[in-house]
Amino acid sequence: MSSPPRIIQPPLVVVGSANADIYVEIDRLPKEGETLAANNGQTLPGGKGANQAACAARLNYPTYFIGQVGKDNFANLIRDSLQSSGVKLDYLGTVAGPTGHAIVMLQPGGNNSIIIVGGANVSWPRLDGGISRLNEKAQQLIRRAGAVILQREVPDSLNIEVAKIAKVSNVPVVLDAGGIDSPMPPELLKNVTIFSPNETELARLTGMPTDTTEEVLAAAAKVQLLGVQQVLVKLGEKGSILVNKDEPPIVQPAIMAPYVVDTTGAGDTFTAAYTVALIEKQPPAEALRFAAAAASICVRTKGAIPSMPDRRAVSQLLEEHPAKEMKKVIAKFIEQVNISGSDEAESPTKRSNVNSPKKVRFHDFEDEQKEKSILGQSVQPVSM
Ligand SMILES: Nc1ncnc2c1ncn2[C@@H]1O[C@H](COP(=O)(O)OP(=O)(O)OP(=O)(O)O)[C@@H](O)[C@H]1O
Repeated sequence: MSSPPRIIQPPLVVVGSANADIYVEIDRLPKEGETLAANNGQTLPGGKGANQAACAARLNYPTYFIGQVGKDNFANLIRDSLQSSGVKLDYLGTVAGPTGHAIVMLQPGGNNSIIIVGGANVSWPRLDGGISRLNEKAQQLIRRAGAVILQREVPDSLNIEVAKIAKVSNVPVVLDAGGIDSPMPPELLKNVTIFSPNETELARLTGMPTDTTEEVLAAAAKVQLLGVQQVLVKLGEKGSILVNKDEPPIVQPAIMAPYVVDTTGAGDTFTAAYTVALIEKQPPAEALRFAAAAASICVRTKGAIPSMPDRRAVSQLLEEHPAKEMKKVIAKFIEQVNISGSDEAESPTKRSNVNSPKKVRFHDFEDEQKEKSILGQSVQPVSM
């Protein structure tokens, strides 16, 4: 009897930054010329690109990381961490100079001051006469990927180049807005499939408020005018909203963690897990739930990469929180949104002449077919 055909999964390709994050705990910042003793210190692997690649690989999805490290010991720290998470490092280059690193000065009361050394993350060769800085093999990898994830800690010109290569091959590109907060190049946005900011990043990009759900929807609609099909907004412990052109937005509340130790890397976990679910062809609402579960586990442990879950842990949490049991949470969310949305003022979403969403879909409940009113829009729970 012949064995069943092997299903080859198209790889996930993360292009981006790898950093050594040097944490120092201090009582206050040093004055000019002063030497200060720290209370504690620790160096951990990080960088949004490396975090996202590690997360996807831990979720047992074949994942490549395209990035650069320098010639120093930080490079070993990053290599070891990515390798032990299962990331394929065939396209991790080594260049002269330092590996990217961040000095994070943790002060009492949660105030952090951070200094970033871009190092290898920003020392990509310049695009010369239109000739790609990625070798042919790396370009081929992008063309055969199931999806590509980008962030903003490497030069925009590299991101644009990768997004364009992916787009002509119909490979979905997910751009996590996190990283350097310089103005977003329109050419980059035009070539991404899903743009994923948090509330602050969305507000900065659009110049619009993002305090209420209706404001988030209006700001996301503005981003869509710049050529992005889908906007996936991360709202911290409030959850996330996926705004897809011509379709009702989908809301996913956070799966609340019983205790929160450290939210570092929650956003990277969410982006990577959502993209993995997307390549696996999970419907968007299921993919959001999968991502929320992965991020919920991430906030329970200190650090970014060390706190990222494996597939088994995510499946277990999803079993503990079946979609139907989230009914109450979602009902509460609707209630909160209705409170925050003003009845007197015309909603910005309705005011804007952009392609504003008409309905908000809530993940999920076969038995709940009644529609509720939200923000003057119609909310339709969807059956999965
Ligand atoms: N306290 C929490 N409990 C459970 N889940 C959480 C909590 N905080 C965040 N999350 C989950 O993580 C997702 C992403 O978090 P967040 O919106 O803070 O991203 P971010 O601002 O990009 O994060 P960061 O830049 O710190 O990595 C949320 O949509 C939510 O699902």
